[in-house]
Amino acid sequence: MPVITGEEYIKRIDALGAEVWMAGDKVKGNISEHPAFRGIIQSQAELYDLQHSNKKSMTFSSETTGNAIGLSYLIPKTRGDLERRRRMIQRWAWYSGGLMGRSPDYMNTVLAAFAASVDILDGEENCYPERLLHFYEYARERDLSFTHTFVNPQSNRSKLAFMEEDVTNARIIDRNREGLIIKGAKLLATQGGITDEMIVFSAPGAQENAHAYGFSIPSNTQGLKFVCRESFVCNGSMYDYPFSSRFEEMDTIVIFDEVLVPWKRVFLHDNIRAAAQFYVKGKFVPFTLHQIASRQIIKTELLLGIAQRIVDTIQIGEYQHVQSKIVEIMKGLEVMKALVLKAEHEAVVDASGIMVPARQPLYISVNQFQEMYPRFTEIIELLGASGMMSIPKESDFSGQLGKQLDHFLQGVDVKGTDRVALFRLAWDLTMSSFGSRQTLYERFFFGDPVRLSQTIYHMYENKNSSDLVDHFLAKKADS
Ligand SMILES: Cc1cc2nc3c(=O)[nH]c(=O)nc-3n(C[C@H](O)[C@H](O)[C@H](O)COP(=O)(O)OP(=O)(O)OC[C@H]3O[C@@H](n4cnc5c(N)ncnc54)[C@H](O)[C@@H]3O)c2cc1C
Repeated sequence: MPVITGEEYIKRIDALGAEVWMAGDKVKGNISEHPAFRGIIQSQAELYDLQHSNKKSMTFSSETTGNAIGLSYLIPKTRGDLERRRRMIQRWAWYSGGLMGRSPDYMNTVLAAFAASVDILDGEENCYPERLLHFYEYARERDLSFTHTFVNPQSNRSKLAFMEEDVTNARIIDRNREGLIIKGAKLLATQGGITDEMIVFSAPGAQENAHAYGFSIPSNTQGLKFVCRESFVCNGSMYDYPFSSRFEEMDTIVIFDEVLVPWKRVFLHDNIRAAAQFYVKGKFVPFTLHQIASRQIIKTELLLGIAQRIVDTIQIGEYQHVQSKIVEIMKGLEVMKALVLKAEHEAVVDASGIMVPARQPLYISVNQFQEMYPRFTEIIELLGASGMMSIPKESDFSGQLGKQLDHFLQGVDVKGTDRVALFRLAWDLTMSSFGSRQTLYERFFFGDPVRLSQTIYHMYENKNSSDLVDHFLAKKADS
């Protein structure tokens, strides 16, 4: 089966009928018609349509079936493959302004990275590389969509937490003829309940065998529950809520109520070392970071575009501090673009013939973005000032005071309705519930920024700087 259409995606998700809970009630009927999910499911469907109608640039031909497969499933073998992947990822990101952190390419990339790392599981106890490879092919040929959940509940993060019994984290409570039985919780699963499948992996650092696993299960597996946070979709038009009406992805807590994971879907279990090695030494990090950084470039372009448009609309571009704020975003954008190109340029073919982008520039780009993104949204607030709150709704403009509002809220060369449309974009991106969630999302994308920077500290290759110091120390010794 080649890449799917949006309609096929919606039909599949509705038919699944995953157990999704919201405000104490189970979501009933077609989830694609529920007000909290309608917008995001439609947006996701439009991504699939975009891919379906641009097969030449967005798909590749399956080596096993000849089917047209989404490029985000491609395991790159050449530098050209990496570039094709990036262009495809950015095309989808362009559609949402990079606001969909879980557009299907994210998890497709994760699965491709897992399949490209099976050598690490070879010969390891309780590891099944052939099942993982088979599942990758199964998923890509059906263009399956995924969510994932890796993180343990935030019950106790102290260094001595391992001394207490962990009674919350999803763990293996039984291994029987049919498969593993999983009980407990994980957080979060963005888009939980609106994807075909969910990939579950233990977070690095598992202390017990029962917490070391990797598997994928359909979203409607018996005993699997997705508990939603409050929805950030507001009732209103696209004018009023230009982003939240379309791209509110929803985050869910995942409860495993003694869920049976059939053996054919278990990729590893009860092996702490393999679970850690798979994460650290496999291609999960470089492939996934390449996808993330490519999307974040587009998101930064959106932020820059909105900030610049505010400047032009209220004519504040002559002030030096305004220019330097815009330049701050420009610098961030150019650095990220350069880092992604550097990662591609320094990519190397590994022993299994796979082209792996360089980790170091990608780690730095994504860790940098965790700091830059909140600053960029702050810049938009600082430039927009009261404009961020002078944002009547569409209904105000069509009401009795509409003409007056159009007049009083005008900008340079734009009438009130158009100026407010721009400021509503800015507000929904940075200050609405949806906007502030976006900021939290980017702060913690790919993990805690503090520990990510620790990783960079430990992995950074600084031989040149060290040699340079030696060079001068040696000079001193000579003299
Ligand atoms: C909007 C959103 C969507 C998400 N979606 C997903 C998803 O789809 N799938 C998924 O798997 N995950 C998802 N996550 C989870 C995300 O991966 C985590 O938020 C991230 O890894 C950080 O973990 P944590 O939230 O448990 O923070 P914690 O680890 O609990 O950290 C909380 C604070 O304590 C500090 N801290 C804790 N432990 C240490 C330590 N050992 N050393 C130093 N400081 C420490 C941290 O620096 C931080 O300040 C999502 C998160 C958000 C906010």
